[in-house]
Order: sequence, then structure tokens, then C-alpha cells
Amino acid sequence: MIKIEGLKKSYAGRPVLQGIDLTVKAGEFLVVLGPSGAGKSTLLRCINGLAQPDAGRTVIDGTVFDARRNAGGQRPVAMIFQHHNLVKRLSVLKNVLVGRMAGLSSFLSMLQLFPKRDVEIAMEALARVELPHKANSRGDQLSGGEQQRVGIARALAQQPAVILCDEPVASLDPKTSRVVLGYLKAICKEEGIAVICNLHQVDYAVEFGERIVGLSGGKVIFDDTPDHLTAEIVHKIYPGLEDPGISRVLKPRPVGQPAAAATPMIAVATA
Ligand SMILES: Nc1ncnc2c1ncn2[C@@H]1O[C@H](COP(=O)(O)OP(=O)(O)OP(=O)(O)O)[C@@H](O)[C@H]1O
Repeated sequence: MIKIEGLKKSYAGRPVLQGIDLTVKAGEFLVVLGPSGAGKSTLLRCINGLAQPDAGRTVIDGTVFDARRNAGGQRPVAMIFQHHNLVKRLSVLKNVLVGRMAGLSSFLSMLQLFPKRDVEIAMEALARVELPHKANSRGDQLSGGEQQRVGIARALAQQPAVILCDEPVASLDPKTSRVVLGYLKAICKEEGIAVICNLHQVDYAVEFGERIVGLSGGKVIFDDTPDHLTAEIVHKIYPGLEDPGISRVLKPRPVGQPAAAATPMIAVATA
């Protein structure tokens, strides 16, 4: 289980995250939606230590996560990026083995020598995304979708507690996007890994997310299952969005039932 507690981050005095609290269970697929600049990437960067939060902490399976203190062991937080971040001149297998490097001595990683068990783990991860036959291809000989599947295998090879995905399908066509999100979801469920996935596409969020968090102005304004995401809430998350097509992917609300509140509401009787 990953607990994000009171995360705050400002850049040049401008608040970007204003106190984020989230608990994500092992094997839960959480999608973060929000307009450009809402702080989605900053949230992931603060969790994995690429950015230093001003306040707050991340607790993973009961231990406070500090990226700086994790050298020498496998890191519990893996990351998948929009542009795959593969080393293009290296083989696919070596790219996946990067996920094992945290456990290697600097001497062995410099020589790119890996224990047999690490190579087995990397090959198993490639098999999970159905690319073992590409192990010896160079990273740049793969399509965008295949490169992202290698990115997933690299994250999986790290054997993390949580995988953070920063717009992993933003540069892929719709069919390939669904394939990539399908692999991610299957791995999340079958391996019991928590996934926090930033997306721009509401339709994919509804299709693949078990839980959706809406960020706006650095605050959580929606946190619920896709069933509770209404067109009104989507418009709150994305003010000014003019896409009537959004309502097609949302479940119609039964007549007379009010829209789900963005934050829990308690009825207080008046005296
Ligand atoms: N290193 C940085 N230095 C200064 N400002 C930054 C830095 N990183 C992010 N920001 C600012 O923080 C705000 C949130 O950025 P962030 O990238 O987290 O948004 P986002 O929701 O991921 O947007 P997008 O969907 O466009 O990727 C933006 O206004 C951005 O300019």
C-alpha cells in the first residue's frame, strides 16, 4: 500500500500541489486526470524523488520512502514515461535490465554484467508484454507501442510496489494506446502492483481506471470510481472544455439522482 500524505510543492512561490493525500492499495489502478498545469507530473515527480516536495511524505508498505536512501537495493517505485526513455542504441534486454541496476555494484553496472537471475527476471518481464523475441533488437528498431511495452517490462523487472505512469499513451494511436493500457492493467492486477497513471483522455480513464482522481489547481477535487464521474465533474476538472463527446463515455445518471459531489457532503440539520 502506498500512502501519500500532505504533499505540497511550489515553484518560485507559486503553489503547484496544495496538500495531496492519497492512499493506493496494492493491485489498484488509479488514474489521475487534470488539465495541463494541474500538477499531475509534479505529483509523480514528488513521489519518486525526481522533485523534492516542500512538505509531505510517501509511505510504502509502512516505510517512509526516501529516494536518496534507496541506493544499493531495488527501488519500490518504478516510472513509465510518455516518451519511453529507452536507450535507443542498447538492446531491448539491456534496456529492461536497467530496471535491475539499482541492486548492482557500480563496477558490475559499468561493465553491464548482470547476474543470471536478473537476466531471467528481465526475460520474464519481456514475456509479460509479449516481446521476448525482441530481446536482442536495438531499442530504436521498435515501434512506439513496442517501446512503451519495453518501458513496462523495465518497470516490472524492478519488482516495485508501485508503478507511476506519466501520460504513457500520449504519443500513441488509439488502438496501440488500448493495448499498452491493457498490459499495464493486467500487470497491476496479476502482480498486485499499485499503479498511478496520469492520463489526458477521459475515455481511457473510464475504460481502464478502477478509481479516478481529478486534480485541479494542485488539489484533489474528485476521488471516486469511474461510475461516479459525471459530465459536470469532468467540466469542473477541465474548465472550459468544449467536448460534448465526453458524455458518451460517461454512464448516464438515473433521472432524479443528483450528481456525485466532488467532496463528501454532510447534511446538517438547521435548528
Ligand atoms: N521544474 C519546474 N520549475 C518551475 N516550474 C515548474 C517545474 N515543473 C513544473 N512546473 C510548473 O508547475 C505547474 C504544474 O506542472 P506539471 O507538469 O506538474 O503539470 P501537468 O498537470 O503534468 O501538466 P501537463 O498535462 O501539461 O503535463 C506548471 O505551471 C509548470 O510550469
